[in-house]
Amino acid sequence: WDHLRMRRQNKMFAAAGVRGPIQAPLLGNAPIFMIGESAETMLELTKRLIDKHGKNLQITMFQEYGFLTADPPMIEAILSSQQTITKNNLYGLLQCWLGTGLLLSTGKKWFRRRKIITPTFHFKILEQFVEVFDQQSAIMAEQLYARADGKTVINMFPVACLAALDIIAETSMGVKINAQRSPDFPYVQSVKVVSNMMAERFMHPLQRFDFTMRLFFPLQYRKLMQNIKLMHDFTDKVIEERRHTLQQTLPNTPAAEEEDDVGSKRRMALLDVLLQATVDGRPLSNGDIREEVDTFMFEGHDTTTSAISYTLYLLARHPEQQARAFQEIREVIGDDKSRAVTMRDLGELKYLECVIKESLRLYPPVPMIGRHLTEETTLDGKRFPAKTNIILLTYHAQRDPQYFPEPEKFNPDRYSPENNSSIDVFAYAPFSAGPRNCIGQKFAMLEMKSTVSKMLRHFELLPLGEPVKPVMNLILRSTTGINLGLKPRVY
Ligand code: HEM
Repeated sequence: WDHLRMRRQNKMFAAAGVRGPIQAPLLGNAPIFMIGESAETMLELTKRLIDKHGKNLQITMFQEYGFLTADPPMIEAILSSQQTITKNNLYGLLQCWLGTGLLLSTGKKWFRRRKIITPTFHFKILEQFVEVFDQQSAIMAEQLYARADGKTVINMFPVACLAALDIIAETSMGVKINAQRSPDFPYVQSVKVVSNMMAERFMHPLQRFDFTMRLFFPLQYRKLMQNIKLMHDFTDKVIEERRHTLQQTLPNTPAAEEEDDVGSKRRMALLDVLLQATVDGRPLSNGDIREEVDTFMFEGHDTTTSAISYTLYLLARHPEQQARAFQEIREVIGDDKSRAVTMRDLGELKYLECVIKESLRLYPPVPMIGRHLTEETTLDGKRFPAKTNIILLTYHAQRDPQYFPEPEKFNPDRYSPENNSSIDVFAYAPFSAGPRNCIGQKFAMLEMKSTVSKMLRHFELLPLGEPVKPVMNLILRSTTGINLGLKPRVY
């Protein structure tokens, strides 16, 4: 039966003109990925496959169908459709931490949650977060002075990661976890341990399923579960406390206007918006809220860490663009290094925005996006079998010379007002696109502008250390670190 199904499905791919490497009986294309390849070579391997077989690729792993695409019209067909919102099976391994929060849910649940969560990222809410971005990036800069001697090689990834964790905890849960000042705080440790273990699970076939991981890596599995429990307990406690506080406050006072004990305005966290939300007249339960808060904690820190580190790295290696970005910052924010930035300042940093966009093109924190076809579906005029696992190779689409001339070149002017309209939104989709795009996109852009501008106000970025070797490890990291040097900026 399986054999017949495979034959029928193979025919469907052939009729659609989608080709791929020759399949071995039973194993399909699995040997290609297992022999001589590793997580580190995945981006190069997929590039070679595209060069050989085309931008639409059929890859079969054992009995599972895979369809990989780096073709913008096909990416558009997949991302624009409401029918293709179910995630690829690979995302399942995040479920033990994130439950079926927004990133992983599907069908009606996803639709309802997306509707409730969208207002959470309203302009008025984001505006209050600018202060958090500013304060936490100031701590990052302050701590880096000790290493800013113009000689020391600094791997920005772990540094930016702690700042990003502080930011996302304070904005999503309303708590200061002081990751930068006390990196040993148990919750911080657990987020780091679990994020790293998830990245490893993603790449290791025997760790991918709970039962195989429990069987072959029992100690690792136990460690993973213990750390997840610690994080869940922490989030539960915060939710209970915030619910209690919210119930105590005057019903007519908008939370954003409240004052705390010391008379300063109390900031509204993303969690507070969720606590006040109702679905069909009923509030969300603590369990419902926890999966969303955990999803923010995950989606909202590793991604921005990767983006901030790569942007600083690129600026360190492109002095001309660095000088231009700094000049703009000086014109908008002025010469007082201690002045806090405002939402308005960030809006005026137009060139910096182009720099960040270009960095997200070359080094997208989410280099691939996955989907799963639950039924036979026609996409861009081609018919695909049910149960196909789809991978959108956005990393490669964003380096396609047909869409981006001189694709390897760092050129922020691609996004200048004159050029911007010629960018194809499905060839360039670092935040995904369509109904299931990144809900935190504006939040992320403000955070990145805030941290990168803070770094440029304090330091000259120098091209020190080994060049990056991008690797897809849940998000885009680099096997060699994301290195640079720093020198205090005098002006
Ligand atoms: C540079 C930073 C970021 C990048 C590049 C990024 C990228 C993405 C991408 C590509 C997706 C689609 C994933 C998919 O379809 O499988 C996504 C979804 C999502 N992102 Fe982001 N993200 C960033 C920052 C953030 C932040 C800061 C938050 C929260 C505060 C966030 C929350 C989410 C959520 C909740 C989803 C799921 C949306 C849904 O399925 O409806 N992201 N992000």
